[in-house]
Amino acid sequence: MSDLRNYISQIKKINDLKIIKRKVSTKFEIAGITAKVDGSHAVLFENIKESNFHLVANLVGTRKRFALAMGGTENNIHAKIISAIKNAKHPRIIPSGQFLENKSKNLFSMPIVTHFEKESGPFITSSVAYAKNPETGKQNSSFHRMMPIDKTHFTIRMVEGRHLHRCFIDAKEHGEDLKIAITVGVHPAILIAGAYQAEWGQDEIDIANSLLGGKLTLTKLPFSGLNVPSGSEIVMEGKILRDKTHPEWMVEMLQTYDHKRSQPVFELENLYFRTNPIFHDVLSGYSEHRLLMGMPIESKLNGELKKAFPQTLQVSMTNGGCNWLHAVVQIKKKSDSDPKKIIKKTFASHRSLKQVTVVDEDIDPTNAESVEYAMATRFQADKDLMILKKVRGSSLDPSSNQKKLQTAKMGIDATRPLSKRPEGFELAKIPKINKINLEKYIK
Ligand SMILES: C/C(=C\C(=O)O)CCOP(=O)(O)O
Repeated sequence: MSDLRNYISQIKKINDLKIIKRKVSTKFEIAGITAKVDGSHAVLFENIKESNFHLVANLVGTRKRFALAMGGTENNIHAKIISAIKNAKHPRIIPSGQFLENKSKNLFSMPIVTHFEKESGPFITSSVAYAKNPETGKQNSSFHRMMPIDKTHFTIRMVEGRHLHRCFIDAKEHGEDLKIAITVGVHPAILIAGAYQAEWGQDEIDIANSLLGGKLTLTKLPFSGLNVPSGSEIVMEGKILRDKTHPEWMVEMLQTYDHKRSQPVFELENLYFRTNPIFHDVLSGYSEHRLLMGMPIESKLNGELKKAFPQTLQVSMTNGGCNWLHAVVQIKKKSDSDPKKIIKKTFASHRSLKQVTVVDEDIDPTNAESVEYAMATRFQADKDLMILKKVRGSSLDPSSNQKKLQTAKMGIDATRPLSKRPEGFELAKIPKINKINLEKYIK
């Protein structure tokens, strides 16, 4: 129940998967087809020109399939993630991972996709990396894109200060390479947990196990000693070299090109895969990527804000803000000082945020027009605007100082001032309008 094949069977049953038998190329063609089905069904490519592997894309590209991956519905996504974080439980370890069925030393046996015209090369975009936290001895799991350099080397992009990067810096300071494992083609619950930024020392795989009802099992790898999901389609193990970097740049969640970065190099020791393996590709900046990265953080924001400020009704990471940079917080305001405190807390809970808008309970935080209406009618820039300068922001935003990771942030209090007459903000209603049937009046 806890591997990619189980999930593929589930979405097949509800007619949410299309199988493509026509021969396709990893060079732009798979990316083009995935972009065209964005927002609708998943696709399974069974005939790939450059590889014998099958490839699935747009796997959890809708809220419906995202929720299904956690055994939930579109309405309880936040609750499911928050509960899984609270009830995280370590998976059982078993000796026999199915991925041990086949072995290779050539990473080009995988159908690694070239997505966009100006990227530095093809990228694996669904790769989850596992490493040992040097302080707690527990494992960490997190998403990292990887670009092949040759048969046994990849670049691996690590955001500075994030947990895998901290593990790598620690190894480097001790004059060592960092042993890691990487999986591609796992149950999407593992991806959802891998995208969540848990506390330092908490293993995201325990959250995945909770999302999977305690049914996840792990298998220990011979070279790294790390434990990875037993049902993974593809597993790589090796080390991130302490003294080697290589240039790379790719399209990010914002659908723009990242700048050229020198990133560390991963050296492959073993590549394992199941018989008839299924590779998973995530198209950067499109729905699946935005849902996978944005939803766990949106859930975290909902959990933390509602706990600290019970007047919070809902937090939405907006589509226009790439589901990463902008949030709207809907509250039932008790005091005029609430919004500014809430803005500060929201920024503190997700440091990549650049804009936070607070609105009243009659404004839909997921609807950009409704939020703009609140700004037009309830906001005065000289007192309701909060500007933070030169603070840590997202590495993704091209308008910021990406070298120093510094940005300006804006908090907007678009709530009704309690001191003003309430009728001034009330949406006017026409009595008995629902009883009027236009057909009786206009023939
Ligand atoms: C969401 C990120 C990358 C991507 O999937 O494109 C990582 C960005 O992290 P920041 O902390 O906002 O730099």
